[in-house]
Amino acid sequence: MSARVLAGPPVAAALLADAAARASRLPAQPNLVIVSVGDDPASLSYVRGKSRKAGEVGLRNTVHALAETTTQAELLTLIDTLNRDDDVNGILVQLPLPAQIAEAAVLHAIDPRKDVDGFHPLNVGELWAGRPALTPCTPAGIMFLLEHHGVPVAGARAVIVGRSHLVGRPLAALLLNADATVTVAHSRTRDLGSVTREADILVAAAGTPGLITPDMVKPGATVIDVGINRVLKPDGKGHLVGDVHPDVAGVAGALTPVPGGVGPMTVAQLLANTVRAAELQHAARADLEAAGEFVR
Ligand SMILES: NC(=O)C1=CN([C@@H]2O[C@H](COP(=O)(O)OP(=O)(O)OC[C@H]3O[C@@H](n4cnc5c(N)ncnc54)[C@H](OP(=O)(O)O)[C@@H]3O)[C@@H](O)[C@H]2O)C=CC1
Ligand SMILES: Nc1nc(=O)c2c([nH]1)NC[C@@H]1CN(c3ccc(C(=O)N[C@@H](CCC(=O)O)C(=O)O)cc3)C=[N+]21
Repeated sequence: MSARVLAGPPVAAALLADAAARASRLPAQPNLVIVSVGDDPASLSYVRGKSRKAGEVGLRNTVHALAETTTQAELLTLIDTLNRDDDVNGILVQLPLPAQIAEAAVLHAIDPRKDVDGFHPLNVGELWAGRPALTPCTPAGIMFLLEHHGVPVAGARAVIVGRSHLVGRPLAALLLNADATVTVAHSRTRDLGSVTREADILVAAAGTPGLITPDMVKPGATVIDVGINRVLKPDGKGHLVGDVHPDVAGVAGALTPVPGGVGPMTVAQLLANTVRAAELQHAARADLEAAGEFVR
């Protein structure tokens, strides 16, 4: 028996169609600004992918590709300008940032209402309080994928391998909010296999190719492979592989491929978050105008 393949692109298309329809009901097309710093080819390629997809669904978008030597002060000045611009609905600063820039300072500076990554502490706090507003793209995309494929989450045992602010932690909050029993494992976890074997839903987000082997998976489990690792195969070409060993397909009940699994969901969710941010901003402005009339 081979695991059911949970393909990302068709589900991403459904999410994008909904986002595009909602965008068309707004007074102006939502506007996303993506900021990248430095010339890491992988980062620049993700940024181009996000921008291309935004264009495809009709969202306005701008990419600011800043030099590797950009200072923290320069980046904060740009963010301040974008925060003040009412025509900008979403701001994404691509991670990681070069060493001279403190990530936390930058993530704190983004207006939480424009924080389409959901990384601002206000949005992180709301997420853990069970009142999510703008939620991180990869975790939110994974939840949409599970729901779309009818994978039961409430009551399920979920194990996440990885505790980053980008993936592991926010996904733990979303799964908990959806009534799963959640365990978060990491590099200091003792006997990882004994933990992962408990999982009905196993999420691998470690960045280690082949980390999850068949003996670590409960037969029939749903396995979500978040890992994106570029490896050189014997044919001498670079390939994209996940954190899940290919043989896991013989044990799992369902499995997301890499590429073509979680990655496209991340991009679709970013654009859905941009539309959501624009909706919230327009609603807030309409409320203010209504209050203004009342005052006059
Ligand atoms: N598909 C997509 O859309 C996305 C994919 N990614 C990919 O997902 C992967 C994870 O990304 P990210 O969360 O940013 O990575 P980080 O490097 O920030 O975090 C990795 C986490 O995995 C843990 N870990 C690493 N190795 C092991 C191991 N051998 N056993 C157990 N735990 C381990 C680390 O533990 P510790 O905390 O103890 O160091 C850490 O918590 C990467 O491959 C990345 O490219 C990321 C974002 C989006
Ligand atoms: N502020 C910020 N927000 C992020 O969401 C963010 C980030 N920084 N830094 C880097 C990670 C990584 N990430 C991916 C997005 C899309 C694919 C994706 O589309 N992957 C395709 C393959 C793409 C390819 O072929 O290279 C797939 O899996 O099918 C992968 C990874 C978002 N991240």
